[in-house]
Amino acid sequence: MYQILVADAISEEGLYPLLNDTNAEIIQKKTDDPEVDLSTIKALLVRSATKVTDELMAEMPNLKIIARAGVGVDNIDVPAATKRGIIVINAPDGNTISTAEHTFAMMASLMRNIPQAHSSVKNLEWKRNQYVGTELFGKNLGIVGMGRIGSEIAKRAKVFGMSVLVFDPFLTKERAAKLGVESTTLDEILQRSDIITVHTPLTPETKGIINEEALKKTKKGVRLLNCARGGIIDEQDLAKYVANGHVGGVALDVFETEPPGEHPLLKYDNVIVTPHLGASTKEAQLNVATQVAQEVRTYFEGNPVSNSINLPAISKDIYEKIQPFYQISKQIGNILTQCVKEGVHELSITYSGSVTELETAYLTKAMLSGFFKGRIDVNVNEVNALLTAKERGITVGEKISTEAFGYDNCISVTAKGEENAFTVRGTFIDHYGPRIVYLNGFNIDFLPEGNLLYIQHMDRPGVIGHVGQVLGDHHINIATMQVGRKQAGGEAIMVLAFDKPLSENELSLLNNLDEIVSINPIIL
Ligand SMILES: NC(=O)c1ccc[n+]([C@@H]2O[C@H](COP(=O)([O-])OP(=O)(O)OC[C@H]3O[C@@H](n4cnc5c(N)ncnc54)[C@H](O)[C@@H]3O)[C@@H](O)[C@H]2O)c1
Ligand SMILES: O=C(O)CC[C@@H](O)C(=O)O
Repeated sequence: MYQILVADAISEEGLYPLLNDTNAEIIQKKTDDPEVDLSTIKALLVRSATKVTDELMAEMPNLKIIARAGVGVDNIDVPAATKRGIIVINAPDGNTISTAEHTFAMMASLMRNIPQAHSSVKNLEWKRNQYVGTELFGKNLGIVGMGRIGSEIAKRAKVFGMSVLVFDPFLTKERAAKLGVESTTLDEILQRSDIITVHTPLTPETKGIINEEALKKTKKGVRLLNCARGGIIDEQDLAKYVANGHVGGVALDVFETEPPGEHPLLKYDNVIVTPHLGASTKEAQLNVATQVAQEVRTYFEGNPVSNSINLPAISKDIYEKIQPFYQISKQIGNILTQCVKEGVHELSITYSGSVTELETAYLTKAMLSGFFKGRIDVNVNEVNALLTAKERGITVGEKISTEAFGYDNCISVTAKGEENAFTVRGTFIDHYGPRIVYLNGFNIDFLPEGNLLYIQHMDRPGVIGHVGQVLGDHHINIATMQVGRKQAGGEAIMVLAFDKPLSENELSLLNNLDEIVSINPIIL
């Protein structure tokens, strides 16, 4: 018998797979309800209201699985759960359609002043001239983030006769062509769109992706929507641009702090809002509840789950043997995703040396989880890695080779984009640890950890001194520095490690040095 605590409002009908399980006892109460004995709970089901903190998990020593009936797991301390060996699962696609439809409803409402006109009529007014709207037909819609929800919005926008421009670093040309959208840069979207809607996860890269600098580039009168996560559009900067009349209208379903309370944007008539209702339909709630309920049941039946966010589905024994290679595979994937700025359509992995005796398929999945990290809202792990790559149109190839480049073992991964290919090779050396030994055509040797800076430069006397000078002037301590080159006087690279990431200003000063070809921070 296992006890399941359903702590948030989750569709009862969707819980059927668990209600139907004679081994399961369902308790529908808040986590702080004095009647709940947290110590005996084995599964916790939540939406976004319950904050699943490390402290809460500490009170639940028997907790095996946390299920989020929805996509975002921002209310769950996933690293803490992983550390405690608790599996976290979500329902990644059950509310896609509802959220896309809600975004579309917000867009239409915004263009036709529906909420404002509605309130006006309810106040016994009849101001037909005040609420003249704008058609969607023929307008340019810019979509930032072309995953599940972004793609559904694009389909609907095309039916409405809109031209769809999209920006998503993961989107390949083939997929864009299939969806009939124009894949372009963020700048183009800012400059050409009449309406911009964001559908990325909230990551360090996407936080404030639409900020003052971006707003400056938009058309006067542009409409902006955020039905993804608060903070993707910087709220303070947005308020400035609504106040000065540059932004013609805003629709928000999500806020940096929810509920937003007294918020500067709320006082404007052309800002329309909903209280995080994207997924609030009967259908979406039934879908997400059914998905997680089925997964929890599957887990307690001893079978692997398919939407696990944090844990590998292999035995502890194998896990221990494979662990060092697992880490380096993940780091290689993550280095690739931070270095390759274009859409990737192929990832080929070559294993050589002693690593070939292990379950390399598992390592391939670990590499993919590193590759997708920070890019998409679903944390990709070994369970869902291949499916995610397939969904994103990325071909994954794996082969075994005898060429280990002089190392006992070697994992080499090449990412192919539209224009370029980028290869990273790593190895694990006993008593020494993981090393990256090859980066984009250059032999090198560095520890893949912490705050790194990968610099491509010309091999000229003084270049290291110039870099050192800029960093020294800013009191930045270089923890380690490795250099690599192909031939004297030609192209070269250096990889530096710091105790903390460099600021935009420091990066730009380095980038402005004569000998520097490009700089690329890598945070692992
Ligand atoms: N309002 C709601 O109730 C509600 C409901 C469901 C999902 N959401 C949110 O909507 C968002 C999208 O969800 P989804 O299911 O489509 O996720 P998804 O993972 O399928 O898609 C996200 C897309 O964003 C892209 N992306 C990542 N970083 C980017 C960047 N820097 N620039 C441009 N694109 C980038 C990814 O490549 C991916 O294609 C998430 O933030 C999710 O939490 C909100
Ligand atoms: O209504 C909810 O549970 C929030 C849904 C949404 O933000 C998600 O991440 O799935």
